[in-house]
Amino acid sequence: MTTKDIVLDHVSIRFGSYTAVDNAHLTINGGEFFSFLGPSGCGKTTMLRCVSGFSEPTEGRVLIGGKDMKGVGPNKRPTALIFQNLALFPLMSVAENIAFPLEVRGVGKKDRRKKADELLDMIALPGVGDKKVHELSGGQRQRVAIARALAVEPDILLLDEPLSALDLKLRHHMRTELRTIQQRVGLTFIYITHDQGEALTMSDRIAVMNAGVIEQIGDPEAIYNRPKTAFVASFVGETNAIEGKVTAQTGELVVLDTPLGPLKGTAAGGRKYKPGDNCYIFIRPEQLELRDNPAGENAFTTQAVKAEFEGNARLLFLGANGVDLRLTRINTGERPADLAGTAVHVGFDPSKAFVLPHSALAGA
Ligand SMILES: Nc1ncnc2c1ncn2[C@@H]1O[C@H](COP(=O)(O)OP(=O)(O)OP(=O)(O)O)[C@@H](O)[C@H]1O
Repeated sequence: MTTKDIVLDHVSIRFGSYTAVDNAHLTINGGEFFSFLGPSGCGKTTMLRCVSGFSEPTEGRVLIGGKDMKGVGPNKRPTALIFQNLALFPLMSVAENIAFPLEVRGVGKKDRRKKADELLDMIALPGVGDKKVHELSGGQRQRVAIARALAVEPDILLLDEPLSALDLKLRHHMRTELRTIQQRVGLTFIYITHDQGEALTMSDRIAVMNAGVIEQIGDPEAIYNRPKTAFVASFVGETNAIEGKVTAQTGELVVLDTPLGPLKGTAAGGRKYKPGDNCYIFIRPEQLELRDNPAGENAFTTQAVKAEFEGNARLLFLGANGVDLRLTRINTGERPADLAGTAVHVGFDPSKAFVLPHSALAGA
């Protein structure tokens, strides 16, 4: 256990009869970049407020560095919080902004400036201390906000959707920046986002939340390639969900009777199914393949509805027997035949598709 470890010990947070966080039980390791990922209203901010000390759990305990935080206010916790709205002071210089929390703590002017300059080096903005905030770009301002949060030398940085006000290109750039800063300072970062791309690219581990419940905790590869619930499979990344009933299972391979005929996939998480169980088979658009004919296992014929060009990839919208599917292909630089309006044969490898019990999908 280090001072940077956080334990959420069976934490539930209720507002009246409404449960915003339901029995969260996990350890975030010191130095980890840990994200809570989930749709709006799933309880991410409520969870973070509990770690920062702005609210207390209704049940359970929050431990930081092994110490129970009950009754310990936000100022007394080794955490610093960064919001989407940075609230930098427009009339102060960049260095004054960064050093402001130190001024509040009575640190002298010279030491404040020294610390601000060190932090500017750390966020790769050396020499801008005397500029005004409005002279910086959005991404630079974001880094200054991080430097200001780091000025008080917290063990844990809590980030609540800090990139959502930035434009797309800058957001992508800042993902790399944030990860680099986190690795440089070696602090625990707890990051909250509804953007799965952000969570996948930056995090060591991700907790996927749905309606107050943590549905899965894992590294980005596990979350994307081995989702444990229908919600995680449908929330993280694009996927095709095909409903069906189990007819047989041999080892990991499960056969489902679906509107597209019998389809075979892999039982996610080593689950065992009985004939008649209602399930989904999930297959990513990039794992669906165009075939020359409908013969063979896991192959069927669909109607191509339309094609979209996305630059790096081509997206094909398919439909058959009331099932809508999406298939993506990498753009090879050559224009393929226009398939819209034609019958196309499609198939997939059973090891690339996973079968999960029927339950709520994201956005459903
Ligand atoms: N002080 C409060 N009183 C009553 N209900 C609250 C309070 N704070 C949050 N909630 C409710 O708890 C649920 C979770 O809210 P929370 O802000 O944690 O969600 P979130 O996942 O962070 O969403 P967003 O991404 O939109 O901020 C919501 O339904 C919200 O309305």
